Amino acid sequence: MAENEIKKGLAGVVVDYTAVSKVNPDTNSLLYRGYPVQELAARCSFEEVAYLLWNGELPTPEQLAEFTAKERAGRALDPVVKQVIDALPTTSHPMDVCRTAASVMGARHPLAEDSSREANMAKALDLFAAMPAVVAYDQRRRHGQDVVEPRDDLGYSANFLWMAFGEEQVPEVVEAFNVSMILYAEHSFNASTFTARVITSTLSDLHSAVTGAIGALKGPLHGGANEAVMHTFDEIGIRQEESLEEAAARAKTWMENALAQKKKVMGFGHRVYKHGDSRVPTMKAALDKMIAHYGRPELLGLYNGLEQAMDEAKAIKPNLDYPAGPTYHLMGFDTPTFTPLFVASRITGWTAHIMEQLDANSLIRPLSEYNGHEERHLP
Ligand SMILES: CC(=O)SCCNC(=O)CCNC(=O)[C@H](O)C(C)(C)COP(=O)(O)OP(=O)(O)OC[C@H]1O[C@@H](n2cnc3c(N)ncnc32)[C@H](O)[C@@H]1OP(=O)(O)O
Ligand SMILES: O=C([O-])CC(=O)C(=O)O
Repeated sequence: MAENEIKKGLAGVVVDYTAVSKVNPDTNSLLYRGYPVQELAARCSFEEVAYLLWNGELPTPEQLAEFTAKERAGRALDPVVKQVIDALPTTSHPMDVCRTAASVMGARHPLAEDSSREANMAKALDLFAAMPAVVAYDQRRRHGQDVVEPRDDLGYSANFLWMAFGEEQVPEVVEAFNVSMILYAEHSFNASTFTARVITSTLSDLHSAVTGAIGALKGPLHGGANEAVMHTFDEIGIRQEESLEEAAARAKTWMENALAQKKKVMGFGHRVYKHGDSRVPTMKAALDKMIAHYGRPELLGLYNGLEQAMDEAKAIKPNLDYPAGPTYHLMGFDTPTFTPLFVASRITGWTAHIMEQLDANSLIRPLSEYNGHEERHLP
């Protein structure tokens, strides 16, 4: 019997203050620096949201111009980072590539050993600007394609898609991508952000914290779920000739079987939200637009069938990864690229938390209750 109460997974434990975002499961709301995420997704660019997360306020037009100029100047793939990526097998998981790239960028950063707020702000902006090129190039090289150089006449989202596909995308697609980046940007003390804060609390550097956070995000219980959602769709089978109703019926049967076998189905459930994820309606609206744009109602059938069967059996609701996965699929990203897209976005939230942690730091070091052998001695 434990002397101390054990809170497995730190569930329900409040660890520290944060002013970056507020997740409220009772009102099913999410605020970034006080602003509802839905409002930001409807009215702002991802660049404005990044600025808000780091600075606490939305930028003035002059501040935004200065910020976007810096972001655009930092978009090109560093030749050394490219060399390192090229040295990795094309079978490496793209999250491993992202993690390695973040680490290399840290070791090469001119301010590597400087952890002042100013230096960390510069490092955060550099990672934010450069990660899309890493994600886009890694997807391209897996398909035998070359780097597409960034364009400084395009905003963050349009340029990201340009570098990934080498073609300009129509405004509806850019808009849906921008929405996904904003929704993925920040979510209080989730596992990857907490990892970043733990690393920062030892007074380690920003890139080490981001590299660790990428590792935490990779797992299917966290960011890896957006990739896993697509594996589920693939396992059920995507049949473009099928009607919405036919696809929904097959998906329902698949889910009933999966739950009968006590499987965990990725893209459903959440540690904090128990009545639905605040971000899902906005992401689902973006998915609906992409389904209409690409003319793929059978994907909506699969989506609805799984959601309905899960709701009927267990009343467990989808999380953000559920609509995000098929949205990225429709845009043309390959499945292993989905979680790196989450990385590119969450760099903003992670680094905002790293700076907040440093502003009022205390080493994060919880206790454990020992349940191994009683004291014993060598013979
Ligand atoms: C952006 C994000 O990171 S969002 C999260 C992405 N992760 C996923 O989609 C992975 C799938 N979901 C899960 O594994 C969980 O819901 C988690 C890890 C996200 C949250 O888990 P917890 O709060 O620890 O809840 P826990 O895993 O204990 O689940 C509670 C009950 O619901 C069930 N449950 C929860 N999620 C699911 C699921 N996706 N599929 C099937 N059953 C589920 C559990 O089996 C458990 O049932 P039991 O009480 O009969 O054992
Ligand atoms: O908050 C969490 O535990 C996971 C999540 O939704 C996120 O990181 O966006």
